[in-house]
Amino acid sequence: MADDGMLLNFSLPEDAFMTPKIFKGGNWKDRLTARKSAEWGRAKAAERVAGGGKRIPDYGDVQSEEEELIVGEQQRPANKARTSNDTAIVKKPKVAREPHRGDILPKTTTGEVISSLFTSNPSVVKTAVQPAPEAVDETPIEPSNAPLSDELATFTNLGLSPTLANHLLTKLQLKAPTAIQRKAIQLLCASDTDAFIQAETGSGKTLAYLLPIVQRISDISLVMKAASQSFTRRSGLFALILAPTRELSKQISAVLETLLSCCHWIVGGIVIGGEKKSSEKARLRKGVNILVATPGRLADHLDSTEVLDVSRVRWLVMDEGDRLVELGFEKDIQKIVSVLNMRGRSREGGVVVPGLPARRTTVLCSATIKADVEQLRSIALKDPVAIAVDAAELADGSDGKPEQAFSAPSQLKQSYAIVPAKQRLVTLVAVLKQAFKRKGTVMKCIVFMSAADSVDFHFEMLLGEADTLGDSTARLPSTNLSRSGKIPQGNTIAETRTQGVSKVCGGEGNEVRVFRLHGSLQQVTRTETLKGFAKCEGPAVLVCTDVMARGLDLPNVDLVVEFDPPASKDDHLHRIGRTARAGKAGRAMIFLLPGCEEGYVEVLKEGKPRNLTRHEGDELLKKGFAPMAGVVGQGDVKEWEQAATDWQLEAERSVNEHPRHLEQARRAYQSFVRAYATHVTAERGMFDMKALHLGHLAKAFGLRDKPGRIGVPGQRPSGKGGKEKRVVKSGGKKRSSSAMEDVDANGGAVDEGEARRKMLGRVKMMTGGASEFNLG
Ligand SMILES: Nc1ncnc2c1ncn2[C@@H]1O[C@H](COP(=O)(O)OP(=O)(O)OP(=O)(O)O)[C@@H](O)[C@H]1O
Repeated sequence: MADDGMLLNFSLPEDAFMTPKIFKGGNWKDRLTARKSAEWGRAKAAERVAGGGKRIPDYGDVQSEEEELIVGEQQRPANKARTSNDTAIVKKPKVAREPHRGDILPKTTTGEVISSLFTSNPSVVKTAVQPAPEAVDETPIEPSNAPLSDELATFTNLGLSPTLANHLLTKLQLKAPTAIQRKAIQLLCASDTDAFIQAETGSGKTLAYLLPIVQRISDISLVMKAASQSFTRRSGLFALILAPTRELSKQISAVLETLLSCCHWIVGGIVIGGEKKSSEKARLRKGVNILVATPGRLADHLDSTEVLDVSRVRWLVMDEGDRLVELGFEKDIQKIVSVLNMRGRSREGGVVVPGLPARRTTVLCSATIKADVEQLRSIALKDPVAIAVDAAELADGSDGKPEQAFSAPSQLKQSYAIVPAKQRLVTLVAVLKQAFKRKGTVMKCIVFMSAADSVDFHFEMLLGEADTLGDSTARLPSTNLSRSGKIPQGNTIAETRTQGVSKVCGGEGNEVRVFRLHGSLQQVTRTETLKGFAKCEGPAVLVCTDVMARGLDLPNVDLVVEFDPPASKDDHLHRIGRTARAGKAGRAMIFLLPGCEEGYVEVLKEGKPRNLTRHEGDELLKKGFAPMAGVVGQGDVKEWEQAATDWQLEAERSVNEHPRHLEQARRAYQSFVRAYATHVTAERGMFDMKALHLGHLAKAFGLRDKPGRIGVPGQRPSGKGGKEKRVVKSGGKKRSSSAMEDVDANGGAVDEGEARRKMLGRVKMMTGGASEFNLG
C-alpha cells in the first residue's frame, strides 16, 4: 500500500519502539507528567517528521513568556511571514531537533514547568580556556605549609625559652616551626618593629605571632621578679589581638589558653559580644594580660568600660587584617589605635613596669595582605617589615608592602567542575555521594554557599527529610531545644536545627552528618554547631557561608566544595585553605557554569595550583549516580541519567509540596541571584548577571515557577505570583531578611550589628542602591 510505503520512508526517533522508561522519582503526578512528556515528545517528533513542524520549545530556551505557555497546549499556527514590502525582520524558522525524554513537560494544572536535566544546557567554552589537557605532574611534592624538617629548625633556636619549646612538644606535639614561624618568631622575639606576616593558609600564622608575644611577656615577668615585683593579671594589659569574626577570635583565644598553661601567671581574656556586656566587664575588671577581641566590641568597651586600661599595651595584632578592612572596621581600628596612643602617653608618668618595651609593635597578618591594607598601614603601622615565606614573592620587601602573589598550599589538589545551572543541585549531591561512598575516603567536607538562605535550603536537601518537615516536633535535636525542652516559640524546625544525619550522602555503613552554619544564626547556635562539626568523629558535611572562610582551623577537612563562586579571588584562597593545612593533604573543587564563568579558570591558575583538574557535570553525575559502586560504564549507560532525574524529580516534589520548603527554596534562589550581583568589579565579566539563566537556575532550587513569578530583582513581576517584599522584625527594627542574608554572603558573621550595617552600605553601593535590594 502507498501509505505503508510512505511509512517505511520515515526516519523515526531512536527510541520510538523502545519500552517507555519508568519514572520513579516524585509523586504520581510528576511521574505521570514525565511519562506524558516522553509520549508527547515521541508524538511531536513523529508529527514533525510527517509534516515538518515547529521546534518544540524547552523551558531552558530563551523565549518569551508567551512562547513558554504554548507548552502542552495546541501549537499555534506559525506566525505568518510578512510580505516582501514589510521592512520588519522575518523570523528564521528554528532548527528542528529530536525531542528527549522529559525534555519539556506539559504544563501542569498549577502552571508549573518541569524541564529535563539533560537538554538545552549551554555548551562549554572549548576554545578560549580549554587547551589540550595539561600533563598531570604526579611526582611527589613537599607540602609548602608543613613544619620544617631541617635539624636546626627548633623553637629554642628562634628565641623561645626551653620551657615554652618543651610545652609545644609535649602538649601540642609541635616539634619544629613552619617556615613563617621561623621568620616571624625570630624577628618579633628580638625587635620591636611593626610587621606584616603573609603566608599561605594553614601555615601556622597564629603561633607565629602568639609565641613571641607570650615569650616576651614571660620575659617581662622575669624582669619584674628580679626587681622584686610580682607579676599578676593586674600588672597590665600588654597585648591586644583583633580578629574579624567571633569564631576566629574564640579559636585564637583557645590556642592562647593552651600556650598559657605553661605560664599560668599570664592571663588571657576575650571580648567578642554575644554575651552580656556586664559579664565581659567583670572579667576585664579582674585583669587580663592578653586580650583577644573583635574590633567593634573592643571599641565599645573602650568607650564604656573605665576599668579597661590600655596604657601598657605593647603588642597590637590584627589577624586577617585585609578582612578587617573589607568589613569596614577601619573606623573602629582607628579609634582603638588613637585611644592606645592617647592613654599610652597620658600614663607615661605612672608606675613603670620593668622590661616593658618603649614602643608598641603592631602586626598585620593574613594569607592575602595587599595594597588595600594601605588604610591600616597609615592608621596603625610605622615602617613595617614584611615577613613572608618567600620574600621574592613580595613585590617590594624593603618597604614592607606586599603585593598580590598569593598561592594555595602546594599539596592541595584543586579542580573545577563545569556544571550547567539546571544540574547544580543534583551534581552537588553526586559529588558528595561519591566522596562518602567508601568509609574513610573523606572524613569532613565543607561546602561554601554565597547566602544564608541558600545554606538553609541545601542543608534540608542534603538531609533529605523534607517529607516530615510538616511535623515540627520531629527529630529536633536536643541541642536545639530550649531549656524547658520545648521548641522555642515562633521557630520552625527548619529555623532551629543545624545538624542531622543525611539520607542523601553516604554509602552503606557510612553515616554522614550534615551541619549548617551562617551569620544569621544566634551566636550560641553557631558556637555549638561549629563545635559539633569539629568534634564529630564520623564523616560530616558542613554547609556554610563565608563566615567559615577565614582563619578557622577545623580538624580532618579533606574536601572543600565551592558550590557558589567566591566573591573575590582572595576569598577563594581562604575558602580552599580550610583543607590541606600544616602539611596535610586536601582537595578542593569549585563549581562553574558553562560559558563566561569558565573564564574563572584563569583566576584559579593565579593561585598556582600544581595540577588543576577539569570535571564535566555529566562525568560527576555518572560517578555519583552510577548503580555499580561508582564504576562508570557498567550496565545501562543511561541508568545514572535515570537515577539523577529521579532524584531531581523527588527533590522538586518535596519542594513544591511543602509550603515552607517552597518558601525556603524561593528565598534561597533570590539570595543566590542577589549575591551573584555583588561580585567584585574585576570579576563581573565572568560572573555576568545577564548571562545567568534564571529559568535553569530555578530548577537547581527545585522550583517549577517561572523566574518572573519568583520575584527576582530585575525581573518583571508577573501577576499574582509577582515579587514580594518580605520585611521581618529583628531587634525591634524592621529589615529585609533577604538583604541581611546577603550580608552574610559577603561579610560573614562579624561582631555586632555595626559591621552588618556597614556591609549593607557596601552592598548597596556595589549594586548602585538598587531599590529591589530593600536595603533602606
Ligand atoms: N609548627 C607546627 N607544626 C605542626 N603543626 C602546626 C605548627 N604550627 C601550627 N600548626 C598547626 O597548623 C594548623 C594551622 O595553623 P593556623 O590556624 O595558625 O594557620 P594560619 O596560617 O593562621 O591559617 P589561615 O591563613 O587559614 O588562618 C593548626 O592546626 C596548628 O595547630
